Parts: sequence; C-alpha cells; structure tokens
Amino acid sequence: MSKTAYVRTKPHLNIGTMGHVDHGKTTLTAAITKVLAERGSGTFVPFDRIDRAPEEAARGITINIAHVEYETDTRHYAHVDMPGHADYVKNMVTGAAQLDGAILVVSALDGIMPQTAEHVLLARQVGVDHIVVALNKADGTDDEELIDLVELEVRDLLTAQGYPGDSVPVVRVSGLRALEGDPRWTAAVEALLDAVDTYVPMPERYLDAPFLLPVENVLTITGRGTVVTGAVERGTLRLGDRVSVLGAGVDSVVTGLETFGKPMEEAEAGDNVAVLLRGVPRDAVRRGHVVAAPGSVVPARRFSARVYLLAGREGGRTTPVATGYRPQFYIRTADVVGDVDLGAVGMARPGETVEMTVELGREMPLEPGLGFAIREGGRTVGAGTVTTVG
Ligand SMILES: Nc1nc2c(ncn2[C@@H]2O[C@H](COP(=O)(O)OP(=O)(O)OP(=O)(O)O)[C@@H](O)[C@H]2O)c(=O)[nH]1
Ligand SMILES: [Mg+2]
Repeated sequence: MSKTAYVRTKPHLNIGTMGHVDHGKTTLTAAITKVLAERGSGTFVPFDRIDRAPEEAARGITINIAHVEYETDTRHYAHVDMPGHADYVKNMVTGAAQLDGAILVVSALDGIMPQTAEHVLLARQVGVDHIVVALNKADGTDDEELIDLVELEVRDLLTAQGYPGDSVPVVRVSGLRALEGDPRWTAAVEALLDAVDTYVPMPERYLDAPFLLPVENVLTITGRGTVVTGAVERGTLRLGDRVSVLGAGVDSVVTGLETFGKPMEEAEAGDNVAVLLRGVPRDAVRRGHVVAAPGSVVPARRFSARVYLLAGREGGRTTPVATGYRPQFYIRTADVVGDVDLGAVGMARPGETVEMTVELGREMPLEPGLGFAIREGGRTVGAGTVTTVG
C-alpha cells in the first residue's frame, strides 16, 4: 500500500500536556482528539492508544512519551502527552525540550501538587515560553469558589516561575466528560484549543540555519536500516542529504523521511520526523546523539554556565555543592555526567544562582543560550543556561 504524502497546509507547532500524576493529561489528550475528530479535522485517539506501551498498561501511568497529531482551523499540532510520575521526569525533559507551548493540566479538585510545580520549573528551564492552564476535573465539584482558589494558586505558581501568571489563559475543563460527549464539556475543550491557538505564538523557525536534530528514539526497520526520530531543532532536511551523527561518530545519507507515518520531501525546523539513515548500525546511535549537517557544529566537553540551584522547598538539595560535584546534565535529549568547578567561590547553596564551569563526560554540540537541567538521585536540583563554550 502506498502511503499518502504529508501535505503542509498549516503552520506546524509542537505542544504537550504536562502536570501532576493522575490529574488527567492522557484523558484530556484523548478528549482533544475526539472533539477535533468530530469537527472533521483529525483522528480520534482513544485513551488506551495514547497510554500504550505494555509497561504503561501494567502500571497505569504514562511512562514513555506519546505523540499524537491533530489540526485546528488554523494550525497543525504534534502533541506529546507527558508522564506525571516523578520517576519519569527524565522523559518529560526529553519531550519538553522541543515544545512551542504547553498545556499545564491541574486537577481542580486537588490543586497544585509536587509535579505541577516541578513541570512548570522544567518548562521554564527548557525554554517553553507559553503555558495555557487546563483546570481539569471541573465536573467533580459545584463549588466554583474552590476552583477559583485553585486558579489563584496556579497563577501565583506561574508568576513565581517567571510566567505572566495574571494573563495566562486558564480554562475549566473535564477531559472525562468531554470524552463522553457531554456538550458543556466538549465546548470547554474547544475553548481550551482556541486559547492554545491564540495564546501560543508561532515560534521563529531557524530554517536557514544548518540542519540539527536531537535524537529522541532509535528504531530498526528490518531490511531497510536504522531510523532516528525527534523534532528538528533548526534547518531543513531532504532525501539524499548527507548528515553526521554526533555521538556515534558516523556520517550517513538520508534515505527516508516521514512525519506521523507520511512520507515527506523536506522536513523543516519544528517538524516531528523519522529519518532513515543509510549504513548506520542500530547500536551505534542512541537517544542523546545529534544528527547535524556535516561540519556545522563542533562538539565540546567544556562550557561555562549560569545555574540556578533549586531550594530545598522546591525539591532541590538541602546541602551546598562544592567544586568536584558530579551530577547528571540533561542537555537536549542527552543525559551525561559532568564535573562542576565553582571557581574562586568554591561552594554554592540551594536557592542561589551561580556561575560554573562544567567538564562533561563526553563531547556534544554546545552553544551559548542552550538550556539544561541538572539532576541527581532522580530529582532536579538545578537548571541553567550555557554562557560560553570551550
Ligand atoms: N471526574 C473526572 N475524572 C477524570 C477527568 N480526567 C481524568 N479523570 C480520571 O483521573 C484518572 C487519571 O487520569 P489520566 O488521564 O490517566 O491522568 P494522567 O495525568 O494522564 O496520569 P499520568 O500519565 O499517570 O501522570 C483516571 O481515573 C481518569 O478517569 C475529569 O475531567 N473528571
Ligand atoms: Mg497519562
């Protein structure tokens, strides 16, 4: 069967649902696809197709990041449904790195919970500038004042993290009731989508820059070769283009290009793609590697950065760090150990912003302005931005 080619008719954006475990991200994602399918602009993706990895079905929580696609009247969206469980923040970092905007899902019945706050902080650090809030499970209470209080609390949290908390759209929804087709709540999901359409601006795409794709996943297609997937950070890519796989240390040629299962002639910054690479062994390439136009980036191990160390009450450390500290650095889709040097200061406390020099365990493409998270023992302890490389 020949596949229908991807036709680019509307601007493409990457968005996603984030928030505390069980607040209803996956249910809302399913409801969005259902509402749009009924409008005729997408395919309904039921809950169990979004939460689909076997491990997830068994544990009932979203572990890997699921992607779905849909269209509103004005835009084409790739939507990642991110996990809320604390252990999986690592995946959340990977998914969030490419988001143009996010839907923060907060249960109107429970209010802000630890991962609500952690996800907002991570979103800020990985450069998600626009957040729309879905106060979900609004069907669960008639007490509007209770929901008003939760709304205030969420606006305060956003303001505290540097978002315009007073002006972010906050929409009261019920993913569950919308999924059941209740008109009051399908209208609420429509209102949420309108808020996303109007509030999240079309980001500037660096189409003229040399191609760069952080590898999110690697698969093998029997008989055809190795496929890498991810969102194009910048530039464009066409069939036949030469690329370097940084990290794997191999060069290759693009022999296949798809988005959501549809072949495409040319991928561009912002697109979610699968790239078939000629002659690259499956085990040579991993998540965290970077596919780039040959010679366009010089990988480095050493950089200087400005870093905010989370305070203990924000989930950060309770004790200071000193030169010689060796946490994990989450950079684009990579996760790599790094040696921290705090220079003359020598030591820093949680809650402080510090300048540091970092020597990574392996080389990777780095540049000023690149954001990253610092994690230790399964929790985020800091977030920073590269200032100089080398
Ligand atoms: N009353 C009510 N229940 C809801 C609503 N949305 C989701 N739920 C229920 O809340 C529970 C969790 O929903 P999920 O969609 O799995 O939550 P999640 O945020 O994706 O959870 P994780 O992926 O594990 O972080 C399920 O039992 C849902 O049926 C809603 O709008 N109203
Ligand atoms: Mg989920």
